[in-house]
Amino acid sequence: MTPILEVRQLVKTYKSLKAVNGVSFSIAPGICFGLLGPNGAGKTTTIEVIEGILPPTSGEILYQGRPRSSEFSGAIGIQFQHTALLSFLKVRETLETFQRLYPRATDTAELIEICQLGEVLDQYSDKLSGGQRQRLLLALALVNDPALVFLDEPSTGLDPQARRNLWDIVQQIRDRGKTVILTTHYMEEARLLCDEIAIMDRGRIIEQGSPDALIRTHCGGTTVRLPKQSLQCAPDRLSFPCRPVQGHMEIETDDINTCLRELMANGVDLNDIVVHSPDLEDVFLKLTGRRLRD
Ligand SMILES: Nc1ncnc2c1ncn2[C@@H]1O[C@H](COP(=O)(O)OP(=O)(O)OP(=O)(O)O)[C@@H](O)[C@H]1O
Repeated sequence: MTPILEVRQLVKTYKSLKAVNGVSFSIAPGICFGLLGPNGAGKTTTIEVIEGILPPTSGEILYQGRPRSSEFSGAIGIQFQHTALLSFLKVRETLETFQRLYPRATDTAELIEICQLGEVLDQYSDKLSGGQRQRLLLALALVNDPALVFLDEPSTGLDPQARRNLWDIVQQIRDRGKTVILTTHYMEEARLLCDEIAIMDRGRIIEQGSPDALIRTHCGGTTVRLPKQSLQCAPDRLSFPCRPVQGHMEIETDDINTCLRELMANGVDLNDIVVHSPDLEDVFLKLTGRRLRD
């Protein structure tokens, strides 16, 4: 199947800084693709070049197998990190104003339903909560019924409830057959929403794949941490390697059920243990030696 988007050896330089330094990836239609990386990794620059907002220094961008034409801007929807909304327009008027800009527009009722805007239609757009504002910006990104939707840090600044709400909406957009490209520095967001991610650091893609595959490839099994004194047998009597780490004992296992049964049989109170399943933060740490959010 032809990728909906293909990026080849993209470079974007600001004076001596290579903000994007030879980035290549391709995206199959209908998936949610994430660029995950810390602040300054080059995620926003990458998508702004793809969107056509910034010119590339070099590299190639293909949409449906061909260089982007003048129709590209009509086929995409963009939710910006910062968009100035017109404060004298209510939500409904804002939607209608944007709809009039396009020859083909998504039905208003559908936009309102997907983006859960029913209760704020008569509110002025500068009087919205952070979550409501993000949902309106998302609706504006969908107004032209785009095939490809760009979301730049869609949940930054939202409280946990509003973030979950937004994630539901992004999943719905993808379920309606649209291709979504999002940037994020939240690993939970990338794990939950993305079928595939490219991990960016310092202008480069350092790894790419499905979140689960990346975790499987780069991280061991689940880690169980227990206080030293809680084990009532010698650690080498266990069938799992159990080693001292920073004043605790640590076990890494692919078989958590057997491991926990064995610990209980050896007197360990499960209330005292901490179980950690590897996540994308661990992948980033393994690859770079740094945390995603330093
Ligand atoms: N207009 C500009 N002029 C000069 N440098 C820039 C410009 N825009 C971005 N940069 C630099 O390019 C690098 C990549 O920035 P970019 O915004 O793409 O990163 P990001 O991964 O999206 O980070 P964030 O999550 O903070 O938005 C950073 O070092 C940034 O300071």
